[in-house]
Amino acid sequence: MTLGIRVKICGLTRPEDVSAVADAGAAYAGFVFFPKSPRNVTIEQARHLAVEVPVGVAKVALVVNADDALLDAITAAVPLDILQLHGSESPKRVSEVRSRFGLPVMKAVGVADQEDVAALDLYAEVADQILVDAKPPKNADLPGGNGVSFDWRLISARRWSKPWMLAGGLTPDNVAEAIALTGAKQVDVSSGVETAPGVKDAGVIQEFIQATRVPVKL
Ligand SMILES: O=C(O)c1ccccc1N[C@@H]1O[C@H](COP(=O)(O)O)[C@@H](O)[C@H]1O
Repeated sequence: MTLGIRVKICGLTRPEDVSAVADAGAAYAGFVFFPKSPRNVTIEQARHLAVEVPVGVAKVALVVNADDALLDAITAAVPLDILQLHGSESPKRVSEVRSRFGLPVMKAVGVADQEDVAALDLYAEVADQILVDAKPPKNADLPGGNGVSFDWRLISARRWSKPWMLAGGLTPDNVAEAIALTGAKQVDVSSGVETAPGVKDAGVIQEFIQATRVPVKL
């Protein structure tokens, strides 16, 4: 018997990425709406990709400090299940987005030290899920998707009142250890399943999901 870890593969840009994610058994497929990212998709591209995502795989739109106009445009055109807020959105903004767009909101919080862990409690009160990611390196262009991890021991004894997901520098080689140390039941990966920034690899996606299938001793 194995633990049923739910996996999100983020930053899909091509139809073959959607097929790879579905074939490998991921629970979430993520699309990035952030022009600075090598994984950025236009609303039109995302719409074409999202309609190919099979029922049972949740479609996630990742945005960074998006205003209502951008969220209006995305949600009007793309069939979505979750909005992922990956910027410096305040708890108040998270609540506003939830009520205005009627979709569950996952708020990403960057962690580097104990103080950041405290911020997770605030967001757990207002978001539907929290995404515990590594804080981006200084001078990074992106607030996420940098392939860096944080010290997982910082959250090893922590639990929140809402579902949560672990992210940041996960790969097929380290994801089992990350799950064992943190107790995560959901994990999110982007650069760790790529051959180059923005280019997903179907084989590595398979390996990643296989590596999350941690055997349970009965
Ligand atoms: O992937 C991106 O390009 C990205 C851009 C802006 C904000 C977040 C982004 N990615 C998210 O970052 C984490 C960790 O990614 P990685 O596995 O370390 O590459 C994950 O949630 C991505 O969805």
